[in-house]
Amino acid sequence: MRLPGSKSMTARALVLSAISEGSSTLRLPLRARDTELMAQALRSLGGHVSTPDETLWTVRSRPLHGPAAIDVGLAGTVLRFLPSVAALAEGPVSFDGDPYVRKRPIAPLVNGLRGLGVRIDTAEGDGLPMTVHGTGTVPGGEVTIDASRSSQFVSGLLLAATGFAHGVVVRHEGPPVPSAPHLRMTVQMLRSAGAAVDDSVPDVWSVEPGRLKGRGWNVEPDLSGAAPFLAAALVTGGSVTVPDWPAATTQPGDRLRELLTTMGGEATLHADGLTVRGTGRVHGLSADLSEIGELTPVLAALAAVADSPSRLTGIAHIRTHETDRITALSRELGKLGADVTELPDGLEIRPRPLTGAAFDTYDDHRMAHAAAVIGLVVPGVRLSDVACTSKTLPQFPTLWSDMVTGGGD
Ligand SMILES: O=C(O)C1=C[C@@H](OP(=O)(O)O)[C@@H](O)[C@H](O)C1
Ligand SMILES: C=C(OP(=O)(O)O)C(=O)O
Repeated sequence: MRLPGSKSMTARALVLSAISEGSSTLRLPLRARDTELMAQALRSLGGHVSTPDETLWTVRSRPLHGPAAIDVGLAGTVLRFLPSVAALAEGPVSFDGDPYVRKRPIAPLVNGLRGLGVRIDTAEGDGLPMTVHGTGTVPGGEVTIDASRSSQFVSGLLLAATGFAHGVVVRHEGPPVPSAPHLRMTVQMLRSAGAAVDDSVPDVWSVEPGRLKGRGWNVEPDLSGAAPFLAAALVTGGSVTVPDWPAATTQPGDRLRELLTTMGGEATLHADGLTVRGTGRVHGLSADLSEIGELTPVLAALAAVADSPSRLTGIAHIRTHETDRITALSRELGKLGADVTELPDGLEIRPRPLTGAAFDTYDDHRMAHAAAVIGLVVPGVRLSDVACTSKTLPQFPTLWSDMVTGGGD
């Protein structure tokens, strides 16, 4: 299964390119709803983002300015990465999106930006819709936030911080910040663009003011998007290869190699990519998923068809992803017959014989992935909607049926 580029890397490369001097290119980017919204938002701020080519996008340096109205859709990356870019633009920039995105938290980011000298008007409770009143300059400096509900608050303060007069020092105070690999990705990509970043002290990140230079970004395949395909090998006892799996990466999906092995598969990283083979057995999993929350739906699907119970913890924050994923998984796996207990920060899943039923996806691409995995071994699983997969992988329905029928490349 050849997969398109990483959502998280494409989003960061677009933002960094838009605030860099000169030209940048993105090789093998992800074309999906979230990244199209990011590109469109940067264009509405006056950025030059050219995306007609499927394999090479170009971004040219342009002064960013308002007024602009940004549609964030349901994308956490657009919602949390662009307010600080808007603060560097001159003029008012309004943000809104899908009805559900108004429920996704942004208060720590908004208050962090206010502490750095940015004027922001928000709806009651510091949510969307909001307007960032950019003046073209952001004083920057030190700020303390609670990023326990999303790592994207920290990434959103760091990505544009080379443009702040004093750069930024972000301190986190509160329960642990989730999604550590995504924070390493932010730091690594900022450094690749030429930023001086210090992340040597736990829960403190600093970015020096400076200029970024345009560059060529090679976007890796989306390893989180690979999860349902690799999980398919486990449940069917078959074998799936994802080409161009990176030898070293900041993507959280790389943890699938170890997790799918624990769950009974065999994972081999070789010159042609990653091959996962099913052995005919799927075992339960007890794991803290706080660093890799976005993999939960597919791992929970595997857990529901495993031969032993699972306990997935450390993921209270995924209650504010595309939907409350803990409640949604508990409810939908329960409808198929699994014995699921919802924990404040996770799920206990005790497998039982499953039977087909309607499975609500709650507009969540990864809920659709979870249902598709179970549908390979439980007849009659009916997804309420598969179009929601366009958020990160519009080709999902085609790739999935190609895989099932043995078509594709
Ligand atoms: O920075 C990123 O690209 C992401 C960070 C994570 O967010 P949270 O820390 O909110 O889970 C992850 O779940 C999301 O899919 C993408
Ligand atoms: C949590 C996710 O997305 P977002 O970037 O919208 O937070 C996800 O893709 O699983």
